[in-house]
Amino acid sequence: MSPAMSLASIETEIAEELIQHESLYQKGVKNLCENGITKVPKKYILPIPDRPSSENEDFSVVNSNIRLPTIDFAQLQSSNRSEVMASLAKACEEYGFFQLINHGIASDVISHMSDASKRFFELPYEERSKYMSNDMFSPVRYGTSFNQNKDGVFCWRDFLKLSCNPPEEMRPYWPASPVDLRQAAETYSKQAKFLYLMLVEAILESLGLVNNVEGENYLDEFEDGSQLMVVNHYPPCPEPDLTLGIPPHSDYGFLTLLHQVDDVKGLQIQYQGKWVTVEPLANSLVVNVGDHLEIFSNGKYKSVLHRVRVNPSRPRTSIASLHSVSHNRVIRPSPQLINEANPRRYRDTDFATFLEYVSSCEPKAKNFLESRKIDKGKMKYTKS
Ligand SMILES: O=C(O)CCC(=O)C(=O)O
Ligand SMILES: [Fe+2]
Repeated sequence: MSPAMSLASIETEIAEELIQHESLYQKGVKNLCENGITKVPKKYILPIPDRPSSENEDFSVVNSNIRLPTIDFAQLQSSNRSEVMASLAKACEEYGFFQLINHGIASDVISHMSDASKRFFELPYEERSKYMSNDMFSPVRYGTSFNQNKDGVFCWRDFLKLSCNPPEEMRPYWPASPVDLRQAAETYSKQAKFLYLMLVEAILESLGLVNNVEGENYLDEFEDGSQLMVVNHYPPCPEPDLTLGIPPHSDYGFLTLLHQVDDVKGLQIQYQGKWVTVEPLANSLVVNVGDHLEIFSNGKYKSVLHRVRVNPSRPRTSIASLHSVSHNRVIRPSPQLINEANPRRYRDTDFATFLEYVSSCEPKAKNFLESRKIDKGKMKYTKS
């Protein structure tokens, strides 16, 4: 064989191997681990500055844990709530995150959802893969990484996304197996939605907003808003310092309610320029401000970057319920929060713009929100 020919055949072999592996990666991390890997494949290895253990110029890394501000939902519902309202406002301004206790979702509703979700990821790949879809509007989507059609480096996560609005229409599309998943997800999603609406009411009040400029109750537009439940599954990872479960991102919606199943930690948030780990707190939900609430509050409340680290020995599951206004509504800073001292800081946006953005570029950090910001020099005192 001539040297040129042997080089060509080696190249073909490498290309074939890559293609073979690519189809393996597309099947998700759980499937990869079931194939008995002992090292993280190249596809998942982040460039050195993006690795969770490395320092870079933007963020320094600390291994410290953080106790997020705790908000007692029962107190928020009481007549004597000025103190907890002030804590809520401070948490949304300073951390963009808080732990919600006494939230009213019964523990058996949460444990049923957690349990059924975990059993979904234990199903054979052939069963799970029935729900794979590239359609962002599909009522059910099973997949891996962040955006598996675009990501250059994959992240160490498989997911199941369930659209929840309206629940009666969405439910028949949700996985039929495990048999109790639909029931568990419907009960949990309805209770999460109810809780979300109560929280929005408190948040609007904390911003000094009760009625919108047309005099309508603001809450009306949140009632038939969008809700997406995301079950994240992070298998144990042999080299957790080389990859991430989810890379730094902010959530696009108004509020996210997150349940960390089995108290396995992994969630880290940006706080005072450092990555800090959120300590799971039993019987609480982590609540965070999304991009839409940052825009709506004209920058008063912060949609904060967060990411997920993976664990060398324990699988981790989390259940996020992401809420916002319905997909055809425009999000803009509330006119009542714009004045001469605080000019309009964000452009109007809607879900279609977000989808366009996500599908046209690799989502990195807070890019979408950044794209909606008005340059300082161009900020005007204008309400529309
Ligand atoms: O798994 C977690 O703790 C966080 C998940 C998350 O950030 C998300 O689903 O957007
Ligand atoms: Fe998130």
